[in-house]
Amino acid sequence: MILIVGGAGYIGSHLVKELVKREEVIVLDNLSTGHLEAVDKEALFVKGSLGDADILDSIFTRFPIKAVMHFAANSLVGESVVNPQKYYINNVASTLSLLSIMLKHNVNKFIFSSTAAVYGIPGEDLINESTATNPITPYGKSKLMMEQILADYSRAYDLHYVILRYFNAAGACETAEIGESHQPETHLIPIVLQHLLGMNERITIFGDNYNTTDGTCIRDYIHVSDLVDAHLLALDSLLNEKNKSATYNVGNGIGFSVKEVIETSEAITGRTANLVIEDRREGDPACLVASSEKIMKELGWQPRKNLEHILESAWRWHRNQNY
Ligand SMILES: NC(=O)c1ccc[n+]([C@@H]2O[C@H](COP(=O)([O-])OP(=O)(O)OC[C@H]3O[C@@H](n4cnc5c(N)ncnc54)[C@H](O)[C@@H]3O)[C@@H](O)[C@H]2O)c1
Ligand SMILES: O=c1ccn([C@@H]2O[C@H](COP(=O)(O)OP(=O)(O)O[C@H]3O[C@H](CO)[C@@H](O)[C@H](O)[C@H]3O)[C@@H](O)[C@H]2O)c(=O)[nH]1
Repeated sequence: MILIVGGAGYIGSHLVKELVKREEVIVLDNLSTGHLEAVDKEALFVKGSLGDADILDSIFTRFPIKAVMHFAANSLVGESVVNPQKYYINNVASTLSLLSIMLKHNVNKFIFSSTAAVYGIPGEDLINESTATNPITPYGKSKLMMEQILADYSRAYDLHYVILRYFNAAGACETAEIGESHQPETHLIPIVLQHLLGMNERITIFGDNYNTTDGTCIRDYIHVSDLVDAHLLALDSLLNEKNKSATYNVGNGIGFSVKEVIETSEAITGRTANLVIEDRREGDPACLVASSEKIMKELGWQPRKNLEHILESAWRWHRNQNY
């Protein structure tokens, strides 16, 4: 049985939907940002917090957990700057509590959701895993702290991990049953598509004076199902291979500016957006694009979806929502 912490959230629920086809799955989630209806019915669901040692202890006592995938976190770059306490408590302190219970129960395989935000403002155009980490926000720092703690734990204890540094997750599952749903929504792609469906009068572009091709920020958007594939391969490698701990970037390797995302969305939906340019958002680096060569080479991962696929799948899902 595999424990998925944060499995009711956007990326976690997509992973659970696939994983139930090959493993028994138990989800722990406090539903702070996730949705119970997004959790596949084949999975066992426990409502609770990853900082609650009693709940975790009872899960590890009652179920034969082989590995843990940890998606639960607070993950808004801007919010972390104004409320760092929330980020260090949930993303670091509560995660340490989860690791303690795992060690107590001799569960030693861990897959951790990290982020491109650990690189801060990178000095190079294409970021690989050796690019210096220098996070500029409490969110990015909280994730890097956990990465460093995992490295120390695995040196000292019998603990093996795969850290996946996702770039910008986007898109929805092919059947449009689940998708990205946050309240409030802060991510670019859902905001753009919701606007094109009639929500909110305009889209705000946070800064058009960056040192990029059109002045707006460039990001590497990766389809959520490609992220799911990366997790399944990481799990296989921990369960079946040599228990080698590793850290991988997971991105498409192609950057799109905010304006390009909006233009492509307009082309796909046949609708026109109202735009307004405002000041830069605090904590936003100009450009984040991944080299994912390492996970391709070591785990055989390959991204299958480009920006059009991402936007088409997200559009199918958003059109089914009652906005
Ligand atoms: N969305 C992205 O673009 C992106 C990019 C890089 C990294 N990540 C990381 O991936 C992970 C998943 O992101 P997401 O976009 O699916 O976020 P999400 O907010 O949709 O999902 C997080 C889930 O964790 C749950 N949760 C939060 N704190 C909890 C706690 N203390 N106890 C139990 N459950 C708790 C929430 O209820 C939610 O269901 C996060 O760790 C995030 O930092 C996301
Ligand atoms: O209304 C909006 C929303 C976003 N943006 C811009 O769009 C880009 C993407 O922003 P967003 O979708 O909020 O994602 P990021 O801030 O890049 O962060 C995401 O991607 C990171 C990895 O790169 C993860 O660590 C974070 O958890 C995840 O929120 C940024 O330049 C934003 O300034 C706008 O211009 N207007």
